[in-house]
Amino acid sequence: MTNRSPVDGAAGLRDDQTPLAIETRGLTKRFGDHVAVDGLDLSIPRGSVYGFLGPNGAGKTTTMRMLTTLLPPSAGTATIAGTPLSERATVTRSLGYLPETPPLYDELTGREQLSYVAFLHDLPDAVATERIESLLTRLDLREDADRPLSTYSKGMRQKVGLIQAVLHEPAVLFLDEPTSGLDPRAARTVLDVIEDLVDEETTVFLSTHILSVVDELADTIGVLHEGRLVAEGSPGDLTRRAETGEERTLEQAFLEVTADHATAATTGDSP
Ligand SMILES: Nc1ncnc2c1ncn2[C@@H]1O[C@H](COP(=O)(O)OP(=O)(O)OP(=O)(O)O)[C@@H](O)[C@H]1O
Repeated sequence: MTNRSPVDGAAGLRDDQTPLAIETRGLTKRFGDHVAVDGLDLSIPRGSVYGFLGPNGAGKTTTMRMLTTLLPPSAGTATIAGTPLSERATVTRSLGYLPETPPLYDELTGREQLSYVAFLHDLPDAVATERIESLLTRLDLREDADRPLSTYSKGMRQKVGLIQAVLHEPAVLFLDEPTSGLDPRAARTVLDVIEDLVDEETTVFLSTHILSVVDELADTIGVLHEGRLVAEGSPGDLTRRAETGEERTLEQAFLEVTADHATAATTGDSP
């Protein structure tokens, strides 16, 4: 954790000129009449970890799919490492994405899948081999690397998905439930790999329902509810009650901010 705080900013810089890794203004996605993401404004400094929380259906995956260019926004703008989403070829070089279900070719072996992704990123062969072998070793997959992916467990697929998301050393890494399906030891290794990436100045945008993971890693937490950002701050900001200074757990804070807003939505009060 780098202990940076949330910021306001514009044009890829925050007010003190620190470059922003992710900036959105009024980012919105509608599916028919349903507004899945509603006017999202984010300013995330480079090299920080942003924990993106929210109840089921809040719009987290939709947000990540927009920010990784897989889904066109209905309205609003966003930049990744200073490049607008509309410049897709440049933006995709700057980002890596581990979705909840990693896209893998079942007929390939683990090593073949990773070599193919390295080829798509135009990595020189020697660099690709060095990175693939080092990450396979780090994630304890080397012995299984020549088996078809169809024979891999969920956790093993998750680890291959993480490797392929970071192979080209993206400036910004989007992770959707990165420890899903992993045993405690594998989850620990994945969190350690993420921490190492952050030490190397990778910005991580992390969505998970496992609050201890965000509590451990995130500099800033944003809570999305029904498509809107209803709370944002450091883990300390969220767990300290503004009125009394009294401490609460992150789980209590999450339940309170999402319940407040559920009540406000049904009574018509503004959040
Ligand atoms: N392709 C789609 N067509 C129609 N509605 C969609 C589509 N994708 C998502 N939605 C709707 O948008 C809302 C947000 O979904 P999203 O998957 O972004 O939520 P989430 O916060 O990632 O949820 P979870 O924590 O359950 O993964 C939901 O109401 C969902 O039904």
